[in-house]
Amino acid sequence: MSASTPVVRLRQAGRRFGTHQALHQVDLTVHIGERVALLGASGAGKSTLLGLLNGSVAASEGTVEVFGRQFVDLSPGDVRALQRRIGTITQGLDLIEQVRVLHNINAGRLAQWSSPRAVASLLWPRPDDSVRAALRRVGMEWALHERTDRLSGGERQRVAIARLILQQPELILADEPVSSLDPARAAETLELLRAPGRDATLVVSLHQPALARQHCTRAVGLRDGAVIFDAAVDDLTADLLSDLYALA
Ligand SMILES: Nc1ncnc2c1ncn2[C@@H]1O[C@H](COP(=O)(O)OP(=O)(O)OP(=O)(O)O)[C@@H](O)[C@H]1O
Repeated sequence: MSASTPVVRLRQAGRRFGTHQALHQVDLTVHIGERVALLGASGAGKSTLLGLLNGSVAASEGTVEVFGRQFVDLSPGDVRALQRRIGTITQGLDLIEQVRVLHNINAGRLAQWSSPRAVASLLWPRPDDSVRAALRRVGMEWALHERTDRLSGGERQRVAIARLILQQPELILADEPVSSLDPARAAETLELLRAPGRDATLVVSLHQPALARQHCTRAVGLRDGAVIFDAAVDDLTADLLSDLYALA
């Protein structure tokens, strides 16, 4: 991959679930360091698009390239190698509830370790400096040995981001990471999503256009599975947004 290869390139990408076309004819190119907000009403296709980008959802039509590679062309080992470069925060956060925070944070780098080391870390987790640093970055160092299910929603969200910081992904995909947070926490969380590195590329689905304006460089509007605008956040107008959220 050369320096100018886009991080993401979708050409006429589509996804059908049965007879329902959840995404159709999506063209999207994202370059390194961009922060792209996906906007659109419920059911518009935002999660499906994020799924195409991390390989958890296969395209029914068109092509999906991430770091210049297409998931469909890769062996399972190469798919995992590609996915290690991608950090995903899902709506459910994917934390293991009944274990200590340390376990969940370590999960951010299991894929980088040999199998014996990964198993040892699950049985006898030991915090090292990078674990403490990741938790400190999100203001949660005190929670290292807390049980995950005793934390508040906002605290759990920060643990998920600390795990991402440890993974050091080049591409971060976040699916409505702030939908259940108050405005101050939402702004703080979006700031933290930049923590893994200023060069990291972010694609984040959001329900609040104001947050896209503050924290992203670009906004892509999805309606009924199609891209209806792709604009710099400064060019987001009331007209574009009212088309996006208008009831059919
Ligand atoms: N696994 C699936 N099986 C069947 N239909 C699906 C599946 N995943 C998504 N869909 C459908 O595809 C459409 C797009 O869903 P998607 O979850 O991508 O929307 P979204 O914009 O992320 O919505 P929300 O903002 O509510 O999370 C919806 O009509 C949804 O019901």
